[in-house]
Amino acid sequence: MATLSSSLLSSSPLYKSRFSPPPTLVSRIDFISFSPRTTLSSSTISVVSPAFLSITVKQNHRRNSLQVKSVASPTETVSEFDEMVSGTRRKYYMLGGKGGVGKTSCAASLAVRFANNGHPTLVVSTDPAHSLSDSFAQDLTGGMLVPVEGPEAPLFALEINPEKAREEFRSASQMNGGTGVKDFMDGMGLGMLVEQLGELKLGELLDTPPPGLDEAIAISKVIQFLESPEYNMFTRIVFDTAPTGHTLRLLSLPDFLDASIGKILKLRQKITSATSAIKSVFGKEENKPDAADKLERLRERMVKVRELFRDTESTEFVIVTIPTVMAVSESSRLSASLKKESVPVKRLIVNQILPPSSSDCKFCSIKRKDQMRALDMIREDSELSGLTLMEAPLVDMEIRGVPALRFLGDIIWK
Ligand SMILES: Nc1ncnc2c1ncn2[C@@H]1O[C@H](COP(=O)(O)OP(=O)(O)OP(=O)(O)O)[C@@H](O)[C@H]1O
Repeated sequence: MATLSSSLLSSSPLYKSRFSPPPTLVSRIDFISFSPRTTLSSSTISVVSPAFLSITVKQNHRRNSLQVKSVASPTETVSEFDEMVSGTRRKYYMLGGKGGVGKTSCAASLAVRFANNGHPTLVVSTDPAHSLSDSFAQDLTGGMLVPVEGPEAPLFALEINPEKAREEFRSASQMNGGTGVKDFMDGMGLGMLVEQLGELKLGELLDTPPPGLDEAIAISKVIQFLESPEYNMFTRIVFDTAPTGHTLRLLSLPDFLDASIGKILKLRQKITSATSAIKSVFGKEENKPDAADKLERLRERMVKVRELFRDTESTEFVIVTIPTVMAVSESSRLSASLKKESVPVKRLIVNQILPPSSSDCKFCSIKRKDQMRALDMIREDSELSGLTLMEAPLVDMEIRGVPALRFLGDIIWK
């Protein structure tokens, strides 16, 4: 077991050259285990970023390299996992960002980290292209709670099929569409009300759903699940969310759906009180009152989803990005939109940072320079610079299965 001191770190020539004057903020580097015991005086240190160091240790004439995460400048590597893990009140973490940046890996690694810190945890995917099963290397499909093997406290996964959820919603809104009802109401001189219902275009909306609608319905379905007693145990809920554009639209949808469904229900009330004959259409036919009840419940859940997205006490949206100009620009726009929607966002994960190459790999050094520029861009971006930066290296293995997720989680969630 060895501890690196900040003086050892700041004596690294690379560190000095990259940070001139060298930052004085490095206060601690976490413990590193060596087996068998190793003297660190024969080590070399290079700086990947202020948050990462690469250490090469000579041991019995063999060189071993490892990366360690350090606790450096306050805005970049302040250890905040303690805050995320503390308390048994239920908290929701929603991970979002551009496609392929590592949302699923980060979400799954956070879920494993929570579970290993004693929180009964649920990880949810509402993305049509579910990859939780791939990430955990376990079959988690089926749309129901599935236990994940491996972590210390209970960890369950739930993959919601968004299309199936939309079909359920469609059947709940059938009361809007039937021509039988329109003919009947026309006959009663109330066709105008039906036209007003038609104007809401809910049927059309469901035939060609805008991106994000499926996710909105799927999330409302999760909320429905969470209300049942078997879900009471979960103190941490991690959402592996849909990609950026979808997520953004989703955020404004609950308001829209609430307004639409609310209108339908109000119109229905008008119709039922207008004439007892029409009332019988809704009152005596078995399906109609059920449909209205379903709609009412859906509306209530949509309101809950909207509130949940904005609740700073219990919810946090974590942006995941990679160090490229395109991903950083998109993350900046995402952060601005989240702010506009009053969605709480505090942390930004920069994933897949290349470690420095000890070889003369030209491709690697050009790529790393590019990444460093993107990191600088984050520091200078008015939207992103205020967020806590959490950096994760590009590792040389595929992140699959609980042990790999644990490894990644221990690096990111400090
Ligand atoms: N830090 C990392 N080091 C190495 N590989 C990584 C890292 N992060 C993610 N990956 C790999 O990148 C691939 C994409 O990751 P992941 O599925 O988590 O991304 P995603 O953002 O959820 O993608 P999508 O938007 O398609 O759902 C996976 O093969 C994963 O193992």
